Amino acid sequence: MNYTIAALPGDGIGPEIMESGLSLLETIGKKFKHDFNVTVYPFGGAGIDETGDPIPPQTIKGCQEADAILLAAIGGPKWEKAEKTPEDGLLQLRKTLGLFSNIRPIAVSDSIAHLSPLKTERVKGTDFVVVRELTGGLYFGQPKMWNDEEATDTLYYKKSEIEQIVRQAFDIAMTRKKKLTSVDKANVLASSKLWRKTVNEIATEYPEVTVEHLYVDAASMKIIQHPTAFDVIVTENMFGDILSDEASVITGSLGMLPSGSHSKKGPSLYEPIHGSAPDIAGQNIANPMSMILSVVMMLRQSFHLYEEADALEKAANDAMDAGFLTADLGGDTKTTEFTAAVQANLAE
Ligand SMILES: NC(=O)c1ccc[n+]([C@@H]2O[C@H](COP(=O)([O-])OP(=O)(O)OC[C@H]3O[C@@H](n4cnc5c(N)ncnc54)[C@H](O)[C@@H]3O)[C@@H](O)[C@H]2O)c1
Ligand SMILES: CC(C)[C@H](C(=O)O)[C@@H](O)C(=O)O
Ligand SMILES: [Mg+2]
Repeated sequence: MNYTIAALPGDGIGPEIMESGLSLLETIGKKFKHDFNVTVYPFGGAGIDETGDPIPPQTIKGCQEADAILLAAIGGPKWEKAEKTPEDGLLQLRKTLGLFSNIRPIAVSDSIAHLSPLKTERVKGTDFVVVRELTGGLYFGQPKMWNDEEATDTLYYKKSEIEQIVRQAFDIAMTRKKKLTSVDKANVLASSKLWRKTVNEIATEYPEVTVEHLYVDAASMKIIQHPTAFDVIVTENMFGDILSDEASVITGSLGMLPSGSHSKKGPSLYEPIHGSAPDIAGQNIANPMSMILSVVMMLRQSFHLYEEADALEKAANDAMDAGFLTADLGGDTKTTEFTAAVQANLAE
């Protein structure tokens, strides 16, 4: 089969981990006889440097026409003061493609449980997904700097926006352990009161799913205290951003976590949940697992290539089990050495 992929390496460690993901995708293509036609587009700070725009028109067009999109990471101090920043470009891409649903899986297999800074017995068996609303809330409000002393952001949700992400979360729960935790701040925020009411209404359509509501402050504690208690967490845009970075620590490192973003129709986008890590960029020490697992998610969810996804995931996990660990996990394996170890496993 033939698949068209738009690749956006972006900034900082982005190109380093994208190189890892794409070289492994090529190997999977050769091994299983698929044509993965990858086109690289300028995006983020790299887009600004190349064209003056973090999201040039050819990048949007390439993404819209692709079967799937792979993004590594964008941003960095160099572009912080740009009129349109890399982050503005990322939000525009999500909005333009209608990527309202961002799925961030957090899983700890027995063999990596000891890498977590939390106690092994506490994290063993952790397996949940954060379903993050991605095209609404504070990120897409009406920001305004009134003067040097005052600024406003607005948090707006339409019921239909809440319904579509909550339904998606219930559907995912139905394929898993049938437990849904909705996270909000309904003791304070009007948008959260609407969120909670909407979750309760939709819950009547899914009688098999157990629903719990947690306030975001308590949820952030419970995720660390008892991570195995969760199955599917659904939450609004900014809470999902924060809770998923927090949850990544359970796995040992932010550099482990992939994500998939989906729209009603059109290509899905797969990207690590972390950023461009300017503090370690250019040193060949970034953990490429987040990107490799993003490729695994793409193979599975967009292309339904299950055998291929399983093969790549196993090759990567086996490399970790064999002791190839990057610096974030306490090892000294370089990014390219880790990739080579995964390649070697695929060659067996
Ligand atoms: N989706 C994205 O592209 C995205 C996501 C988050 C942040 N950002 C941007 O990235 C830039 C840096 O932000 P930040 O420093 O707050 O967050 P970050 O996620 O880039 O880094 C946070 C910490 O995690 C480490 N880290 C992240 N990924 C790693 C990996 N794969 N391997 C090893 N260590 C890793 C970094 O070294 C750093 O210490 C900012 O411009 C921010 O806006 C982009
Ligand atoms: C870079 C930033 C705009 C982005 C977000 O907040 O969504 C990032 O933190 C993420 O999690 O993808
Ligand atoms: Mg984030």
